[in-house]
Amino acid sequence: MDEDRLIAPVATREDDAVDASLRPKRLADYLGQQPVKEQMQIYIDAAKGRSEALDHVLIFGPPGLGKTTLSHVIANELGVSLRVTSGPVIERAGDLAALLTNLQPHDVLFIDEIHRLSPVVEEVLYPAMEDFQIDIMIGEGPAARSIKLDLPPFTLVGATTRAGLLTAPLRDRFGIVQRLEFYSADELAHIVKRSAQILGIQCVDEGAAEIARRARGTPRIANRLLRRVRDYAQVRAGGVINGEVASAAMQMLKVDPEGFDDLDRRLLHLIIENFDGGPVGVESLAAALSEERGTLEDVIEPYLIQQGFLVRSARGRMATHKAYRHMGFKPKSREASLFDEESSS
Ligand SMILES: Nc1ncnc2c1ncn2[C@@H]1O[C@H](COP(=O)(O)OP(=O)(O)OP(=O)(O)O)[C@@H](O)[C@H]1O
Ligand SMILES: [Mg+2]
Repeated sequence: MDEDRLIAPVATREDDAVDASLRPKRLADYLGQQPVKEQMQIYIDAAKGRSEALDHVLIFGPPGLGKTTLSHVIANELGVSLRVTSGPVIERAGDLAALLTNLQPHDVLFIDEIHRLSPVVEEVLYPAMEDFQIDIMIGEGPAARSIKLDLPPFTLVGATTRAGLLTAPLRDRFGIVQRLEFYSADELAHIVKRSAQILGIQCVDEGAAEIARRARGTPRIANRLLRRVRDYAQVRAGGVINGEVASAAMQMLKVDPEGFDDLDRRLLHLIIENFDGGPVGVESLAAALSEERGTLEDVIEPYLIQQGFLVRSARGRMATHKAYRHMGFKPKSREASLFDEESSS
């Protein structure tokens, strides 16, 4: 996928560098996601009140919505240490055993991209999660024997972009499952203002609102747009971000009023022009766009679907009325309008 895509929800190296300073550390600073926050506050308080480890937590949602951030917040609120790793990094069962046996009681182990654990490693995780025990092999050949090790009670926090990617046995072992939703423009405006304050950027309400509106419901994109708009404001507008400056900057950056970039527009254009509005299979779309199917499904589609530009049916993807209008086409088929939220209600 294009590394330079300004509104890609996937983290760039520059994002990672500033993430540390912008990442909220407490639940109170974790803006939006109200239902998730409310529930987590209760679970955390209850676990602390009983002096127990928090139940295992699975967090899922599209890239950049705050899964990693939430795992840090959970550990901070619990007042315990956080160990961070990820599915593809844990190659052997022994790697996981080493991580687990080094935890202190009630610590949080965060496994990012948990759907990418190898089956062998996953097997080790089951008894660890359920009974705080692992079986490890000592020695080799005929002398090899398996011994049981007790683990300190700990909390596993797993993150994945789609819950459907997890095996059923793994999913079942999480007592708490949280799904992150796209943020509203209001929530994102708050996040932009908070980030501007931390980074020492002058950004008035209208400027924050303008950035928020085009950030695809995603805090990571909001923060990235803020940095690019700041550059523009610094060189062209004396450093202050107001609505006009933000709007002009984003026009220069080719981020349209819906927050779509070239790739989103190419996708919608393709479905409308080349596939007659759909339905068209995801494989055909991926091939035509030279993108990976996973990128299309995890990164590009979710926001277009949530905003009602695209529908996912058993027969494939279809462009809605809203998509036709946004792309400057006249809505064509009656079928597309069946799926159009605005005209069906
Ligand atoms: N609720 C929030 N309030 C304020 N800022 C947030 C919130 N959620 C995320 N952010 C900001 O967005 C950035 C990206 O979030 P994060 O890295 O947690 O996303 P993610 O879901 O883990 O993404 P990925 O799937 O790519 O790992 C964070 O560095 C943080 O600054
Ligand atoms: Mg993450």
